[in-house]
Amino acid sequence: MAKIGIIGAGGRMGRAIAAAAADAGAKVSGGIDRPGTRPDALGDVPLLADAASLAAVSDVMVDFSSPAALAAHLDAAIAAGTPIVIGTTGLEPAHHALIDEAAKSVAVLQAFNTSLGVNLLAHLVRETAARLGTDWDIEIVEMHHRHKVDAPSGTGILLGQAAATGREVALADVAVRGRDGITGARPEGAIGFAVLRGGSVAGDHQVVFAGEGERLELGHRAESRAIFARGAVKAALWLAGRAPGRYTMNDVLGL
Ligand SMILES: NC(=O)C1=CN([C@@H]2O[C@H](COP(=O)(O)OP(=O)(O)OC[C@H]3O[C@@H](n4cnc5c(N)ncnc54)[C@H](OP(=O)(O)O)[C@@H]3O)[C@@H](O)[C@H]2O)C=CC1
Ligand SMILES: O=C(O)C1=N[C@H](C(=O)O)C[C@H](O)C1
Repeated sequence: MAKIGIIGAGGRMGRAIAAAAADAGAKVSGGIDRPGTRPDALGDVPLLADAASLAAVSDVMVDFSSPAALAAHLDAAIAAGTPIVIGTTGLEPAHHALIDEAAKSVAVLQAFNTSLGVNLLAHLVRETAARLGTDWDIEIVEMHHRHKVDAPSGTGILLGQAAATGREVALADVAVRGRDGITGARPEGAIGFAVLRGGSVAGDHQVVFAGEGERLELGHRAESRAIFARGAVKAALWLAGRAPGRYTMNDVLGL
């Protein structure tokens, strides 16, 4: 079975992925965190010096760390020819451009959410948005634990993109990312985002289609981050040995 290298090994997701890999009988080649911040090992996972060292000993890497480090991680994947799963959120258009470029020479799977439920939900949201007119207002509500540093969540954006695709519009043209003060009435066709942070919530997402006199709500609740970790391991094992290209969880899950 493919050896998995974990970028962000000491983080909440890194540790969950090591546990999920063990449950799946997959081998973890090692991990990295921010350079200079960790001891030699985390349990059974040896910590290496940098992404290049990790890529050299791995058949595939999973990156759940920080957008700031993405470029270095992609460079290491390209140099070693080691496929990489990117689960990090908070990505800007420039990061997506880097991923597109890297995918010309190595297999890259980028997923804002690696769970089966959320990826199926995205299909349902796209289909619903396509069938309902713009007189149905779309609002996306998400809640996460108090430690989360980016907003809206990557999954919220994924669901917003699904809704925008269903309506055949660009999300950037219709997104309303937060409201405060005298905002004026809601523009028809807007896709709104509302963000809650607190406690230990693993990840709740709700897409509300609000019509005149009725509301349709589609949602997903992660009961623990184990679902993301299982999906990440599944994606890594699927990606190892693949030809260069940019892949998604839809490819892995056959959705
Ligand atoms: N796609 C999905 O399904 C999911 C995605 N996520 C995303 O994964 C990311 C991580 O989440 P989470 O584990 O909760 O966050 P944590 O803060 O717990 O972990 C982040 C890890 O990344 C490490 N890190 C930070 N900067 C670098 C760097 N420059 N090089 C290498 N490692 C680095 C941190 O190391 P140090 O401690 O030394 O700073 C830490 O180990 C977030 O973007 C989150 O939104 C989370 C859950 C599911
Ligand atoms: O930071 C998290 O925890 C999560 N981040 C991802 C996101 O931003 O969508 C996925 C999941 O919701 C948990």
